[in-house]
Order: sequence, then C-alpha cells, then structure tokens
Amino acid sequence: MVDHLPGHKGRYILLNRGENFRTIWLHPDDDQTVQIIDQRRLPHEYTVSDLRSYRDGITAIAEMLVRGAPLIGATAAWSLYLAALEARGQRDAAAFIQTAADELAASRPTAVNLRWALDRVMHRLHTAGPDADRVALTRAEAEAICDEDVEISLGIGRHGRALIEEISKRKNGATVNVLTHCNAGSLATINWGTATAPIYLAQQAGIDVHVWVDETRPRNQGSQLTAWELAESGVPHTLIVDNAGGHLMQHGMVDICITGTDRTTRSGDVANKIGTYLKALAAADNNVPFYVALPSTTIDWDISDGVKDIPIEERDSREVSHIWGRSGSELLEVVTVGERTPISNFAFDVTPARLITGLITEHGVCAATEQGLSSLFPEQAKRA
Ligand SMILES: CSC[C@H]1O[C@H](OP(=O)(O)O)[C@H](O)[C@@H]1O
Repeated sequence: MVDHLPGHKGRYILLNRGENFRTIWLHPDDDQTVQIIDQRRLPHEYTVSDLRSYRDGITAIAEMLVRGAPLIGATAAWSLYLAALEARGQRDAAAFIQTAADELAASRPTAVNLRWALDRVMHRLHTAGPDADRVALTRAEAEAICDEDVEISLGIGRHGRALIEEISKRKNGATVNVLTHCNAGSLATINWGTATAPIYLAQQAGIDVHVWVDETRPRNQGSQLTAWELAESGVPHTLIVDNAGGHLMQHGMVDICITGTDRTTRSGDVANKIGTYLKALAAADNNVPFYVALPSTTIDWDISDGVKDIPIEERDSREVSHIWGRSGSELLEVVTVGERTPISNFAFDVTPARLITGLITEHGVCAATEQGLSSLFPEQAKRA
C-alpha cells in the first residue's frame, strides 16, 4: 500500500458540491490500482492511499483506513477485483479468489455489508462459469455496488429530509437540531452518507438545520470525520462529548436523533457504534424521535434478536489508551494502563427496536418492526 500526500491540501468535495466525488475509486491512470482516502489521518491530512492487492484491502478495512458499513462492503468488492488481477495466469485462479473472499470476510465482524458484498461478487463469479473474465466481472460488480450505494444514500436523504422538513414547519422555520453519533456520513459510504444524507438535502432545500456531533470515543469518528465533512460542506454543527447528549435532550435542545447502522435484524434491532444504545435510552426518556438511517444493504434477514445474535467487534485496547494526534501517524498515550488496568474496547452495541421511532430507508420510512421492513422490502423478506 502506498500513501500519497498530495502536494496541495486535498479539498474534500461532497457530491452536492463536486458532482463525481467518491470515497473509493479506480486510479485514473492505472486500472490495477484502487484508491481510497486514509480516514485515520483526517481531519489533519487528506491522504490518498493505493490498494494494489486484496491484502491491501484487508489492511485498509481492519486498520480503518476505510470504515463505515457501506464503504467496507465496497472496499471488499474492489479487493476481490484486485484478487482477480492477482489470480490471472494462476492454475487455480478460482481457489485464489475464494481464499481472498474468506480472508476479507474475517477483517471485521459486525457490519453485514462486508459479507453481503463478498457474497454478491462471488455469486456473480460462480454463476458465470469457469471460463468467465473474472477481472471484468469483479470490476463490474464493484462499480455497480458503488453506483447503487450513491442512489441508496440519496433515497435515504429524500425520505429523511421530509422528516426534518416536518419539524422545521412545526417550529415555524426555526433551526432543526439533529444529534448524530459516530460517522454515518459520506465518508462511511460512497457519498452523501446515510445519517447525513437527510441533513445535506435539507441544507440544499434551504431548511435551517444544525447538527450536534458526538465525538464518539474511542476512534472519534464524530470529531475527526463528521465534524470535518460537515465543516467542508458548510453545515452548521457543534461538537460535543459523547456523554452530553442526554443533557441536551433534557433541555429540549435536540429535535431528532439520526444515526447509522452496521447491521439491522429483520425485527428492527440495530447494531451501531458503541454508545448508540445510550443515546436511544436518553431519547426515549425525553420523547425525542430516534431514527436510524438504514440502507437495505445493512439488513440481516437471517437474524431477529440483535442483542443475542449480532457479533460485536472488540478492538485493540490501544484505541482506548492512546489517541491519534495531529500527525495522523503519531499515537499519544492518554492513560498509562499496563497490567494494573485492563481495558475492554467493544466497538458496537445493539439498540432494541422498541427504542427506535423509525427506520429511514431508501424505499421510505418504516417502523422498526419485521412488518415495517417487510412492507418496504417484500422480496428480500420473502427470501429470508
Ligand atoms: C452507515 S455505516 C456508519 C457506521 O459505521 C461506523 O462504524 P466504524 O466507523 O467502526 O466502521 C459506525 O457504526 C457508523 O454508524
């Protein structure tokens, strides 16, 4: 993997300002290289990294150069394209690509998009037969997944914007205050985001909106990614510590919570970044609507009980004991732990459907129930 520090400070252009911005793309001059933004270095450095093998893709996902369920899925799909390039001329190319898929599947456990994207690309290869052009097929699937994700985000944006517009009208045009947790923004997807898509479209429609941005310890996807992309897009926002959300809701300073999701069960239980469940509890206690922006690619139709059946990733304790500094590569030790103070670092939690007001999907808004999801996605529900 090669890091490029652009000579000029890259300007992060959202789709609503730069028509074709993507968070993952094929190198414009070398179709055997996939490029991504190294999100670990944001907001201080805008660094483009090259992926030249499927193992580069595994590193990018596991070490969170890319993160966010939809982008993880897209990176996995593009990594299978790189595997197909590596497999050319090999005696058993199909076995090589299958090994790549298996290793990619193990890179992070919670976001179902990873498994969904890998299964989709591998199904395309399996049904194409032994003489198929694997490079062309994997590229076509990776490009389709990215194109579809942009449309999914826009669909979520349109349906979510209607919710924000409704609140704005109720407040006679006064500012609508949205609270979000982690980064379910354009940086977690191919563009527009999921939780941020309604915000961007509301801004474009001239609705007065403000965002409370949870910093989201320990990786600070809120302070380092969401705050940055909202600032780049000119969306008014305020950074808060994770534990402030309940206080704001108690004092009527939050009109709606919108978060993303990494995996949602067919009954509407939602796995999302650690701390989401606590926000939902505070929202329920203060009658604040709590919505989850839900791309259909994150629905796991095979499970119903999220608390019991969604695998929760535990990450390296150094994410808690250390913090990324300005250099982006320097880790600053914030606590001295050693053997005397063990650390546990659960990266996700599950919010039970009963605490969720509604799910904002690309096909519309529904209740966080099996009936709600089945009504919007009857074909997928039937196949489950
Ligand atoms: C809609 S995907 C965004 C989702 O992904 C984040 O997790 P991570 O940054 O660890 O990949 C977080 O759960 C966001 O809500």
